[in-house]
Amino acid sequence: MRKYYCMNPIAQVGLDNFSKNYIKTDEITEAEGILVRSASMHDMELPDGLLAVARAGAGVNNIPLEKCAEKGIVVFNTPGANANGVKELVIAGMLLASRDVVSGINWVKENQEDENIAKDAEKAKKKFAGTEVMGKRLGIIGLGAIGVKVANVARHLGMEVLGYDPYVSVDAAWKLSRDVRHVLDVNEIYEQCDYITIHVPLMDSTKNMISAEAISRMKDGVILLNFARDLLVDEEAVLDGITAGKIRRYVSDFPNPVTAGKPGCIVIPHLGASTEESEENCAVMAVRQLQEYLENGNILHSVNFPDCDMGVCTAESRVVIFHKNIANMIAKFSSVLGWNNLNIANMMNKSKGDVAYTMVDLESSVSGSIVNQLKTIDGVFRVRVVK
Ligand SMILES: NC(=O)C1=CN([C@@H]2O[C@H](COP(=O)(O)OP(=O)(O)OC[C@H]3O[C@@H](n4cnc5c(N)ncnc54)[C@H](O)[C@@H]3O)[C@@H](O)[C@H]2O)C=CC1
Ligand SMILES: O=C(O)C(=O)COP(=O)(O)O
Repeated sequence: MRKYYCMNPIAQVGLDNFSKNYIKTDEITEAEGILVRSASMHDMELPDGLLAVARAGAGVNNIPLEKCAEKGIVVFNTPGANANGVKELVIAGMLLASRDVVSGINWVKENQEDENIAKDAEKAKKKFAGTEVMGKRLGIIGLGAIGVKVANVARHLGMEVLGYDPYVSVDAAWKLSRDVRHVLDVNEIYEQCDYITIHVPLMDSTKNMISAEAISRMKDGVILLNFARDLLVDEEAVLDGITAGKIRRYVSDFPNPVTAGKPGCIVIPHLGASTEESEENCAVMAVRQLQEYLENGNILHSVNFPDCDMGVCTAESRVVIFHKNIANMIAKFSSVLGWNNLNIANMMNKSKGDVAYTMVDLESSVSGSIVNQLKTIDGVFRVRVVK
């Protein structure tokens, strides 16, 4: 029986994809697989028997990716599975920032005992008047699963759309409306747009990318939307920008003491992916990827190892090796197997950055001693007998 542990509640529809050989455990040290959403794994000890972590969602800044790679723990995410949920909330955020719906609703609540509320509302409403999005210019930073969807909807709302993404994938480019202007310098977005929305992952290279300097370049009265991660934005500089009238509104999906309850900030409690559909899509994808890896050693949508798929093993055994992406590793593996008289039926090697993954199907079974010989090769992180 294989055991998995859930660090956050995971949609049952997804968990139902596990075959009857799987059981949920409350004891993390027993788990071969972990399912997680936003819970932080940075300070936890990774159990020795842990083989994989599946993030039911997109952002993996809550997971120690390098530490996992060095231990041969595969980390998956579920690209695009919650993108529609986020897109819809970004559009809602854009409208909430344009029309003062939030203050208007609060006014109604505050005046609920007023018998003349209908008449008084007609007088009060001028305080809550807003602007329309049609004809305005929207800048999108990050044209991935979410950015592309936001861009395409914004075009349908009659907005002019500028997109910036130096690493845009071919797949994303295919999906992007041809009316979106692809800019090569992010400053064009800062300097020309009425609305700016950011959809990049949080990494060392993107932390604080919306800096005080970036804000200083923006148009007066800009509306800034952040449904990606709070640390991407210098939020103290945002508050200064709001006070100075530079920023009209800051919409964020990430409450923290800097922005919660502050004038000009519309802060949502991280609801971007909290829809039935997104939660189910992510859970189904995460469980399928995890199960495929645990059973066959095949990797799809990993963020710390290369994708690698040899299908179902029809040979006698399958061994997978996690190792550094350095010269001569395959030669060393085949020498060990050759000395031990093991014939390779099929093999595959893929690399990603500094790490690599080798799958080997063999015509006879592998002993513990052979596994140990493979493990002692310099540069090997982990050896796993899948079959
Ligand atoms: N609020 C919420 O509930 C959710 C938030 N997110 C956040 O949104 C982020 C984006 O999600 P997806 O679109 O699904 O990811 P994605 O991986 O499909 O797209 C990210 C895009 O950012 C681009 N990028 C990376 N560095 C960049 C840079 N320096 N400048 C411009 N573009 C850059 C990449 O090339 C890629 O196209 C996630 O990493 C996560 O942090 C994602 C899902 C839900
Ligand atoms: O997928 C992401 O990156 C998200 O931010 C969604 O987070 P959640 O799964 O709702 O905790």
